[in-house]
Amino acid sequence: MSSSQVLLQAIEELRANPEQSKAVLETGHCVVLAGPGSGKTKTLTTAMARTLSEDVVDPRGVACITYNNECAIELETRLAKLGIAPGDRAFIGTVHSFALSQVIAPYARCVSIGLPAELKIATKAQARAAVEAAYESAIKGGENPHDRWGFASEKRKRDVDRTRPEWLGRNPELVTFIEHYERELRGQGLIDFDDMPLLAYRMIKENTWIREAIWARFPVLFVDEYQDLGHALHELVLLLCFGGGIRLFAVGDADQSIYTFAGANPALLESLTQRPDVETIKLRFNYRSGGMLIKASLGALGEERDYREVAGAPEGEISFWGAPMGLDTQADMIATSVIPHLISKGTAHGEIAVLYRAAWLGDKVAEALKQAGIPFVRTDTKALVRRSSRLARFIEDCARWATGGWHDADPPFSRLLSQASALMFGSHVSEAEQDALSRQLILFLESSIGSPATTHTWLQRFDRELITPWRALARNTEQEWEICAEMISGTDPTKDLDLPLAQFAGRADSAGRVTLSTLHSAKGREFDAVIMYGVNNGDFPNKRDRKTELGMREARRSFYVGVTRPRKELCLVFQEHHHSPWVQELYDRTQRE
Ligand SMILES: Nc1ncnc2c1ncn2[C@@H]1O[C@H](COP(=O)(O)OP(=O)(O)OP(=O)(O)O)[C@@H](O)[C@H]1O
Repeated sequence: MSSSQVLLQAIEELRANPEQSKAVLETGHCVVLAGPGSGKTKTLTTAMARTLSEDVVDPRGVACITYNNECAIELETRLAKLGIAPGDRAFIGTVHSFALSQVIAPYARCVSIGLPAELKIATKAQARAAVEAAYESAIKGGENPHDRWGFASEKRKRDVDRTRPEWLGRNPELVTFIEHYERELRGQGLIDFDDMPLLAYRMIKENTWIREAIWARFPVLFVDEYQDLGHALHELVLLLCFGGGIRLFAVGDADQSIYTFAGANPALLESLTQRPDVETIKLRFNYRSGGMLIKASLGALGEERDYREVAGAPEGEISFWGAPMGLDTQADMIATSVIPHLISKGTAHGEIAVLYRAAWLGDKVAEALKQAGIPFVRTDTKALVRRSSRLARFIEDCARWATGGWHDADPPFSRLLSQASALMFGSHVSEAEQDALSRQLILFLESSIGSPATTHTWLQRFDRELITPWRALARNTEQEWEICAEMISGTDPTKDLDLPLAQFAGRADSAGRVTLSTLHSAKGREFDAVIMYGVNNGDFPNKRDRKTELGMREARRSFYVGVTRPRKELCLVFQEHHHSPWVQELYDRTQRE
């Protein structure tokens, strides 16, 4: 099908929903507000495809910013189905990668912002050392420097514009701490992660020509998950879109904001909708879940919303599983009763997810599933292949190619090569560089075909033969090259963690396996059945949440995110007679009508 046919079909799919259709055809600033499963991302990707095809003339393009790499990879996958690949006409990435690759890297040399020509990104250890040195020179107190840095870092992310009175007016001691810290880094030619949007903001604000250059390249800016993006992105949007002529298309849901600890503020999204120059469109239909699940989710949120199921959609089911004891017994119950119950009803392993608050809880579920012989894949921070890492996914794809993929081009070598090239050089690569890379890669991959190596030894070779030489040459400063070393220790044979290479290939996708995920990593995803693990009184909310009103609200929203992931069935697992008060509210809400 040609790309214009694909686009027509995508627009046609939304025709029955007038709000989605209106948003897709919008040509002014537009904010789409909607609940879970309402098709926000589908609307955004369709609007992006239409804009590229009809409103923006080649070589101009559009930029699409989202919260983290995982969301960016998900968006790329969805956009690929509409015939859009990241490249010169479409930037798809995080606010940090936008700041670095579209503002700092091309223009820092042309302005006086105090950055060295060859800047590098500080490692965690370098950033920690800079905090300690800055504390010593600026504060000279007797407390743990990192505790105090927590407050400084919060201020740094919140007070983006340092020319405003609140920068010096609110807590000047922290200002000195921040300035000393940044001086420490700059002295070594370094910037840190939080520097990226801050520096980009300053460069754009102080140099109107940079704003114009960005507008010339990207006359339209798309933002997904706006509620999670925080002050730096918001200030960039105000500058670029309402002060620089770029058109804004943003989607979000303040109820799903679960990153306030990292500087997000759901009120920023709301503030956009108050502007007279922004068209706000609300979507009401939930295409994911039936009426019963929607009611349950409103009980989980503790608020009323006008969300409706699509006519004729099955109601969905909810079941409550009380285990006699604590977390271990609940994990056993999942392995021996809840999953077998779902399987007996015809749900496939790959369509089941177990969700929990923190990765250490995932260890308990993983252990119980291992004992019961249930195949699973972790997508939390203990995942062997991190869904948020392009390098990890590339390594996994190479394993798939070497263990049979070479035979039927799944994945094709050309895709591996372009992944490697993007990892190494970003979007600009010379023919000579591409040739050298291609030779290195094929040599390594061919020698892997039919090799008896286990994952551990194969990864060690990958690290030695590819990562080490690439790391020395890479122009792309964003990659976390340590990911490969992390995977090597994650397959340590002395800890019984090693596995055959064929089994390793395909670890990030859940085909045939139950997904184990934190609530944060489950954001934006959907499954037929979702098991929420450990929804106990004392855990949901826990002691820390109860300390502040903000903490309580954030915890409740993360509970809501979990409850809104299933298409068909939600299973809540807790300690008998000790369930979370929110489970009770959820139950009461489903009984009310
Ligand atoms: N108009 C539509 N007709 C049919 N299906 C739709 C429509 N819009 C969205 N969907 C489907 O609904 C599901 C949810 O869509 P999507 O992921 O875009 O929602 P979302 O609002 O971004 O969800 P969330 O905020 O929960 O992540 C997807 O399976 C999508 O294909």
